[in-house]
Amino acid sequence: MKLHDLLKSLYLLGPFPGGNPEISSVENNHRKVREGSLFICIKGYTADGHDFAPEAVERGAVAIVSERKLEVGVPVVIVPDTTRAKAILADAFYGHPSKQFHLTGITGTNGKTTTSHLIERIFADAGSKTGLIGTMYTKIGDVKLETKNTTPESLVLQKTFRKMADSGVKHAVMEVSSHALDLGRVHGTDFNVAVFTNLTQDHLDYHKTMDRYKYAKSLLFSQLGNTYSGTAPKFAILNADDAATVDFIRATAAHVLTYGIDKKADLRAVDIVLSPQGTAFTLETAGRTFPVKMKQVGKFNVYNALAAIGAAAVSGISLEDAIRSLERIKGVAGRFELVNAGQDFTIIVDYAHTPDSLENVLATIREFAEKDIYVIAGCGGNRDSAKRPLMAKIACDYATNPILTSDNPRNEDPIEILRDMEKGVQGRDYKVIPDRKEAIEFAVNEAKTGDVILIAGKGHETYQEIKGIKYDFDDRVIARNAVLNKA
Ligand SMILES: CC(=O)N[C@H]1[C@@H](OP(=O)(O)OP(=O)(O)OC[C@H]2O[C@@H](n3ccc(=O)[nH]c3=O)[C@H](O)[C@@H]2O)O[C@H](CO)[C@@H](O)[C@@H]1O[C@H](C)C(=O)N[C@@H](C)C(=O)N[C@H](CCC(=O)O)C(=O)O
Ligand SMILES: Nc1ncnc2c1ncn2[C@@H]1O[C@H](COP(=O)(O)OP(=O)(O)OP(=O)(O)O)[C@@H](O)[C@H]1O
Ligand SMILES: N[C@H](CCC[C@H](N)C(=O)O)C(=O)O
Ligand SMILES: [Mg+2]
Repeated sequence: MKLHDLLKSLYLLGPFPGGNPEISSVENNHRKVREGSLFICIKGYTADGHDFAPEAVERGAVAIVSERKLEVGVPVVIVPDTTRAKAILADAFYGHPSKQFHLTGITGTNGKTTTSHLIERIFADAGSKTGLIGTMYTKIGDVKLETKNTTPESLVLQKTFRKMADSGVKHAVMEVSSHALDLGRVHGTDFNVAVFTNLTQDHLDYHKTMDRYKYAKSLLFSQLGNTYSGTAPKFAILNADDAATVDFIRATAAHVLTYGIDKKADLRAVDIVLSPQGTAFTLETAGRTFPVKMKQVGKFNVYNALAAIGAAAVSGISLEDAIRSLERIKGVAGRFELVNAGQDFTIIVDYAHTPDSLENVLATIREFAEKDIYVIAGCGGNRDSAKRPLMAKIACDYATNPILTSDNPRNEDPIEILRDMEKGVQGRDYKVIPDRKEAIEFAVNEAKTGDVILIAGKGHETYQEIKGIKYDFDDRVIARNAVLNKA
């Protein structure tokens, strides 16, 4: 593609810079630049891409997009915001791929990964080739690719969309994090359906206030488009029981479908019966009722199921088919995942790493537990420190045997993180075991017949990140080995 053709997508007011080279790739990391690349300079949190423009040209960049004047011997396009320009150029360079399939985006503090997997399964069962982008991986059909972020930055995202379109994906589902919305990673992406799960405290290190966090989430709905814009109608699927939904309804011009349990909603679950083996409820919608019996455990999973049914229903899948698919799903890795190595107590590994998710999971366990509840909980380093005392308090409020430990300390001192947690549990009865493996082994060795151990926070993760290094670490493997080694 010629530079000038690509630049048309930016609707620049001034003249194009001299020279109209062929653009072979668009890059924002100078190390990926090759002959014919367009290099976009991004001022990030830790580095300034403008500093790498000369090296990018040495490596073969034939044009630069910049926020300021640069003398580097190739055409330089100046724009007010290179991050925004990058998303628009990425969409144009890869041929507007998100318009070539049906795309559902999911935002919310908790439940994005779970709900995206439910929706993907419903579409796959309906016979479509599917794509999925999220915390655990990117998936195109059955092929899994590694991901760095829950929502990739715009160049990676649009390139992934291109691969999906080229491989015949008909329905794609992706998690849209609040960071991604705030950093414009999904500008230029054409969503058909946008789903909201819930809003509770997390990521205040980044957003600073809950209002700004909510505003970031609202962007998915305000940017969705009109009731009929682009290639198809647009739908917002919103949780009626969450206070933020009122704001999101006002923010969106798309069709709105609500779901919920406590408040009136277009899709409502009533007569919920929880059990350790699964959950049954009746779906009420438009004067009709449907029985649902799923294997997922806990009231919070009823919300995820309703959101998935809503997303499927507005995308042409019958309620009966959506429910049938949901009922077949066994579970999502690392979400309320049972570890069974022949022990006579229950071990659950769960990705609860926010106050709300930890409370939901522990409340669910409390519903059924007849004996002691051990919880092993930690908090990640370089992340919202305000959630630390809250999570420790929840651990102590719900478990008989709370054990505070490390999650991914990243670049923080694990002991300092634990001190922050302990501020929430002064005078309470708990144990601190900073080494996560030792904490798991301790609980397994102590547990008696009928007890429950919840290992919270890392779910599917197969590493522990300490000072920039990722060490092999899998809660499920460690728990299993601890059981096998138990005297
Ligand atoms: C705060 C944040 O989101 N930061 C993202 C941002 O990094 P940054 O601003 O620090 O980038 P930088 O390192 O300063 O580099 C600036 C520019 O210089 C370029 N550069 C830099 C160095 C060099 O040698 N050459 C070069 O060209 C870089 O390619 C970049 O274009 O841009 C990077 C690349 O696009 C992202 O990977 C990075 O995410 C980091 C890894 C991150 O941890 N983000 C988390 C907070 C996040 O986004 N989390 C959410 C979800 C959480 C949830 O699920 O709840 C997510 O979506 O994953
Ligand atoms: N609808 C829900 N409401 C509250 N908590 C939930 C809900 N669904 C799942 N959870 C809890 O939150 C944890 C994380 O779930 P999930 O991975 O689906 O969320 P996520 O939004 O993708 O998280 P992340 O932002 O880290 O990617 C689960 O392990 C469970 O404990
Ligand atoms: N997407 C979340 C995941 C947190 C998982 C937890 N294990 C931690 O490391 O804090 C984040 O990056 O904040
Ligand atoms: Mg996720």
